[in-house]
Amino acid sequence: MTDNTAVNTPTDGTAADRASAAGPLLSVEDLVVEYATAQGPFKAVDRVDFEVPHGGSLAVVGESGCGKSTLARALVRLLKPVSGRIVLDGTDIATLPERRLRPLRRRVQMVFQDPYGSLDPHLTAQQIVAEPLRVAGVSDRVQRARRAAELIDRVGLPSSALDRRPPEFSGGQRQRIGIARALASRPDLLVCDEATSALDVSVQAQVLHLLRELQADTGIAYLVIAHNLGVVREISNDVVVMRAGRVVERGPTAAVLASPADPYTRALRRASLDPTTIRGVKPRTVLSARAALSAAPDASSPSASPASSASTSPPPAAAPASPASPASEGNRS
Ligand SMILES: Nc1ncnc2c1ncn2[C@@H]1O[C@H](COP(=O)(O)OP(=O)(O)OP(=O)(O)O)[C@@H](O)[C@H]1O
Repeated sequence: MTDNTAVNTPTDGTAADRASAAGPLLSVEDLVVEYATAQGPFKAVDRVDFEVPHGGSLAVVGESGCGKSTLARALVRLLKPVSGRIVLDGTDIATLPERRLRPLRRRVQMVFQDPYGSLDPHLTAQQIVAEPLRVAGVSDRVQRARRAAELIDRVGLPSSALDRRPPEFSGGQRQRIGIARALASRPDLLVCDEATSALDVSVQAQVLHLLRELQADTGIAYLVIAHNLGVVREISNDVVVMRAGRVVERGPTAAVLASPADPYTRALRRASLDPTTIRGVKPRTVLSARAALSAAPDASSPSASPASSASTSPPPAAAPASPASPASEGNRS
């Protein structure tokens, strides 16, 4: 996502400012995404449609392999759809050439699942969060650093986090950094691809709490990919249920979870809604995460093992042209 001026220009406004535009923020129509396989083209997303209103929150759920991540990657144009439309605020970006897509990329950002692979372990938190600004053409280093510091603070991390590197953070703290990075370009829509699924339940609750706060503050819209209906219940207004690439059920989250019409949704509900999931876990405050990090700067670091795997993964900043700012979670914060 690379729109320069938008990043730090006061007149750019927030997502909430722009929310008055007529029509949905995102409209997906008859979307088909295929992979080329030895057996021929495989339809991973098959004529999917839904809308995300400005400032709204839509969850996409389904079991492993149903096409959720493929859909998410198509929405941020990491994958090019075979057919269908992805209309972002009136512009169909499904097949837009890169040159014309570039200014729009910053408007849709992505938060990834993998807490260890999505942040470059060699960069400081400040550098990670500032990177999208550099890509977006903000040439003033001081300005980038200042904005990164603001964002680090906004996601509940102390200023001492700025100079530390991903291996020194817990999974939940890493996910906060990833969210800060995703927010750097002031997107209208955040696509969260299983963004909390690698976290402990209590840390999931904290991150969901943060996402809700951010939405209340900025009017940002979410498209939340999840397999756990407990997460869906906490974060989304509406839900679509996918099976084998297709939408099998949709509606307001509360209604779908209360009485799912599709047998598949019922099975999914049995599998993922249990008393140990998110509900009932009182999220600790954002401040508590900040305090924890300040109090024991290194104690929460999971650096031992997973950190090394992070170093072998492509740095998140590796997709600067994409809408994505990989962020991830991990363990305890
Ligand atoms: N690069 C690829 N080439 C061929 N098939 C693929 C590729 N990536 C994914 N698939 C297939 O596409 C389908 C959808 O995969 P996708 O990763 O989107 O599912 P998902 O719902 O996100 O699963 P999970 O919850 O496990 O992440 C699966 O059948 C998968 O095997």
